[in-house]
Amino acid sequence: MKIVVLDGYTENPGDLSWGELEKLGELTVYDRTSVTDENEIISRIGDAEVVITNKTPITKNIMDACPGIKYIAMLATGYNVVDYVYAREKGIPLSNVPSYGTASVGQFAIAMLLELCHHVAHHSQTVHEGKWEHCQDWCYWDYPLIELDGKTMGIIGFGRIGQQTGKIAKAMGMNILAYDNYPNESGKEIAEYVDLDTLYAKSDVIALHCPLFPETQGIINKDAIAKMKDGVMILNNSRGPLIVEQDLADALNSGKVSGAGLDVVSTEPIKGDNPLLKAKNCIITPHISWAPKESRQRIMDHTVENVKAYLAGAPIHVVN
Ligand SMILES: NC(=O)c1ccc[n+]([C@@H]2O[C@H](COP(=O)([O-])OP(=O)(O)OC[C@H]3O[C@@H](n4cnc5c(N)ncnc54)[C@H](O)[C@@H]3O)[C@@H](O)[C@H]2O)c1
Ligand SMILES: O=C(O)[C@H](O)CO
Repeated sequence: MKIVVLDGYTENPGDLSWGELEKLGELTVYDRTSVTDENEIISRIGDAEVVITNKTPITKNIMDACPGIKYIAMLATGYNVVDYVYAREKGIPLSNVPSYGTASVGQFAIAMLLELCHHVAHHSQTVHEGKWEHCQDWCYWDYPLIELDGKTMGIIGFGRIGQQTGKIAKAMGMNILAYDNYPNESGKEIAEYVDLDTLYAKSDVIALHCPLFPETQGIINKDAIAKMKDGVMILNNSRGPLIVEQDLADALNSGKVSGAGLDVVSTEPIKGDNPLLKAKNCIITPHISWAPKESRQRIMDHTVENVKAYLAGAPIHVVN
């Protein structure tokens, strides 16, 4: 039984082992595969039964061209790169890895928020460049510094990661509002569930933690931004296409949005002409919330469990 990993490098750049997966079949691991050249993806999958991907897309065409595919496993929580509806129609189960990164991704959302509030990296860099040494005063700051205690965070998508972010923000004294189409009891202990318009109107910080679905694509656009408080801060370490980037760039440049922390953008790697690259007070990191070794080890372990469960005839963590 052939297993192919299409884009293994970011999961395992050399500090983990594919050994347990190797025990389950004839394993081929590609470090990276083109995300645009379907012929390359098709030829690499060949007649493999199990396809494992992180960000390499698996489209309808690819599934039709590779009839050997019987199971797809994500090296990720988000599964928007796979045509999961078509996979279901073809009887191909798709599993993701839930929970592996709840702690890291929540922590990263807060790291971006704290950077917006204090600009720690900027202040350290300017000190190293000599600005403090030559300062007339005993201290200086180059941006307004922001205290979070008593402010309100609105979280869109209040699942595992959203609730983790909410817990940390609450521990810093923030009031938490949440919007989710499936409110649950653990969420109610952290946040008040509200409708989207209320969340937009009342939040000082808005964090995106919902999956990328057709209905969430572009959820943050100029109309949504117009409903937000002046000076709101926006965090996104879920998926780039949740935001209409030109609309956010315009709002950052006008000051309507006072800052953004983004770990994801619409096209990754980022394109040089992405308007957010030149927008005011916009922190952008290269999709690394998930990447601490602890989290990637959990992806490896849970992927092995996912493939074992498929081989035993009872796939787990199926999302389609
Ligand atoms: N940047 C990274 O490195 C990184 C890492 C892991 C996950 N992610 C992203 O984070 C997302 C969330 O992960 P999670 O573990 O919290 O998933 P989860 O399934 O536990 O939570 C997602 C929540 O979003 C809600 N939701 C679905 N559709 C919605 C809608 N239309 N409006 C509002 N809420 C909606 C769901 O009901 C659920 O509660 C993933 O889908 C992925 O895109 C990013
Ligand atoms: O969805 C995820 O788990 C992250 O984007 C890493 O792939």
